Amino acid sequence: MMKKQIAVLGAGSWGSVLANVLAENGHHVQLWSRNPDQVAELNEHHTNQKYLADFTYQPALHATTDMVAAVTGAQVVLVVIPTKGLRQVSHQLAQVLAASGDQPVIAHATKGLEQVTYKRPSEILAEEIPAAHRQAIVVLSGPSHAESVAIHDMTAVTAASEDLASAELLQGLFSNQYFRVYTNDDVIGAEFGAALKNIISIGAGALQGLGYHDNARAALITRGLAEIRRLGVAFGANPLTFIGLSGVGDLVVTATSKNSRNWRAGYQLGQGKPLKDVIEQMGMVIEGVYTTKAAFELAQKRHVKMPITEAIYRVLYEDENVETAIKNLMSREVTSEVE
Ligand SMILES: NC(=O)C1=CN([C@@H]2O[C@H](COP(=O)(O)OP(=O)(O)OC[C@H]3O[C@@H](n4cnc5c(N)ncnc54)[C@H](OP(=O)(O)O)[C@@H]3O)[C@@H](O)[C@H]2O)C=CC1
Ligand SMILES: O=C(CO)COP(=O)(O)O
Repeated sequence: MMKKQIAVLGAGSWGSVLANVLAENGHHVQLWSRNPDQVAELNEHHTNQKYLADFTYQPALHATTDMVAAVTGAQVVLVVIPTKGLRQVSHQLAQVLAASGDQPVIAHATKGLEQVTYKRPSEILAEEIPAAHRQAIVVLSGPSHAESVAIHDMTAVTAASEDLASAELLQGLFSNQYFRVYTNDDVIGAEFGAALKNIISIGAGALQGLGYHDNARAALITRGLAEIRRLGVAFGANPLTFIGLSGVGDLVVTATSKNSRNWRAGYQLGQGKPLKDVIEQMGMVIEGVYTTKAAFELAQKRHVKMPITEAIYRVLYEDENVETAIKNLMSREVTSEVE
């Protein structure tokens, strides 16, 4: 494939590693961060100690705090900012694009739902960046811990877009011997799968922190997937997406791995650590904490049953004891597995 000019916005663990994959693939990549010290560290030492300790990035990867310089001329802008900051960064990006007249494909790898509006990341991007200043929006999602991608663990993800050509563009930019990208046209399913698996991952960590075993984890993952699919389908997702990479794939990796910040947060909660301390000490985003609130409220509004999400909501936001929440889940009226 022809080498492209790409801007990656957000230099946390995921943004920086995705930028590195693109640089390894020979593309011209500018990585934007708001933090000048981090930019200097990336450019001078090719490291990013706060977010990915002991990893050396491609020397060709260039970091900058100047969004105009990063984005101008880019054919693709990949936004990898936590959900909480996505609207603000998208707004800033829209102003840069309006001034430059460029119309890049916009991709994102953010996993969450916005507080209060319950919007998905692609909806936020579409609202903030007028269609006149961009091409289609593509979601990059799937089972992919930054730490594993950095060491070239074999990884498969989904590029979802309503515009197949744009999904295929992302597929071509990223795919290599260790990183394989599939396309999908179901943006809604890909984004609901990505956001909601973090809630179940917190639950899986909590179970392990409390000393539960394999059966408990398998039950949580399976019934978790049932409620993820239920909410996604209520909003028009294709049910098949939930048995794909951005559904069960991502759920499995995050609910079974110590690399997952959501799992680690749940584990610490299960061991009795207060949420405030867990958040403070993680130093990286735990998207599931915020998505739990948004998903709980959204499910109530739409009358969709999400008992696991509700249990985790009560633990995170109503101080319910984790063990009590699990007992309550197990003592609900028994029901049929398939609706
Ligand atoms: N880590 C992973 O393995 C994966 C993460 N994801 C998803 O990717 C998204 C980003 O995660 P990740 O990179 O891990 O997060 P991190 O917490 O590692 O990093 C977040 C980055 O975003 C920047 N940022 C946050 N808010 C703003 C803002 N308002 N303006 C400018 N920059 C901002 C931070 O800058 P600063 O340092 O200045 O605060 C930091 O560079 C999340 O939605 C996550 O769920 C998806 C797949 C894998
Ligand atoms: O989404 C991820 C892996 O696919 C990352 O999950 P965590 O945010 O829990 O680390």
